[in-house]
Amino acid sequence: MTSPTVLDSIIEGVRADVAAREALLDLAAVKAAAKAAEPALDATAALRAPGIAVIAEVKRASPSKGELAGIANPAALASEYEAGGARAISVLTEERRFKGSLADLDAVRDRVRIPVLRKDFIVCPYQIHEARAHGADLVLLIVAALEQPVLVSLLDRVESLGMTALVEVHTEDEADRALEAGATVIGVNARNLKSLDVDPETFGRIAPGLPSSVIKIAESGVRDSHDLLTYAGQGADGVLVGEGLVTAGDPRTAVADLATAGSHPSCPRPAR
Ligand SMILES: O=P(O)(O)OC[C@@H](O)[C@@H](O)c1c[nH]c2ccccc12
Repeated sequence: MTSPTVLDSIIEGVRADVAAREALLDLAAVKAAAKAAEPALDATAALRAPGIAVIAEVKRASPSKGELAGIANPAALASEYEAGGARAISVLTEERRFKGSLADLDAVRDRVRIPVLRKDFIVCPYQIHEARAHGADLVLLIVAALEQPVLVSLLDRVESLGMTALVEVHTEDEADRALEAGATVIGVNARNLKSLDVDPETFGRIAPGLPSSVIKIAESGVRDSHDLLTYAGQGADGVLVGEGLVTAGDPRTAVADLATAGSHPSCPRPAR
């Protein structure tokens, strides 16, 4: 047996937390809550709008960096992101390593009008109904965390609830699996979740092999408009930014700087 990776240990905690929540509110109840929620927003349309989409993340901590920002008021932060021109807000809901929660998702959902992504380690249908019940429009599915048949069925579940799946890959093999599963929005994560190493070349290696119809998001390690323009040149439709924004003194301006660079006439745009 190989030794457990960071990803394995995160998922072990996530499974325990899901079981605890499910003991309080069963699958039937969470499905009913999802049905009663306002319909999901069309995240695909938001991501396809002209210019490079900035997905701004509410992120307090990470396994690689530890504490990043206190974020006492996630709704206020999300509102700053929205005012700065973010196309969507990503909310970490994993509790143990990222210090997020479903309460953060609720708070953000109540405040902003743009699509909201539930960023977590999704391993079962319960979490998808839960995401919808808490107002998510997008759900992250991490290929490295899922066997192929599970990925396929979770992706179907996300779409059947009217949401969009952001399917995260880190290698060409994972990208093939994402496409085979029917992903229409693919995030290429520069950070390997098994080792936590960041390789900024990852997007440039994988994105050119993806069909032009797929929406391509570059994830992790984006610090400034220079990084955004590099990814745009490699075919990105959008970037997902956490640390660079939560540690910025003025998050609204930090998002605006990225969004402005991404909509400038000189910014490379994806061929479709
Ligand atoms: O803080 P950064 O380097 O800007 O990264 C944001 C985002 O890409 C990162 O939080 C992330 C990407 N995929 C994930 C999966 C789970 C948890 C977190 C992530």
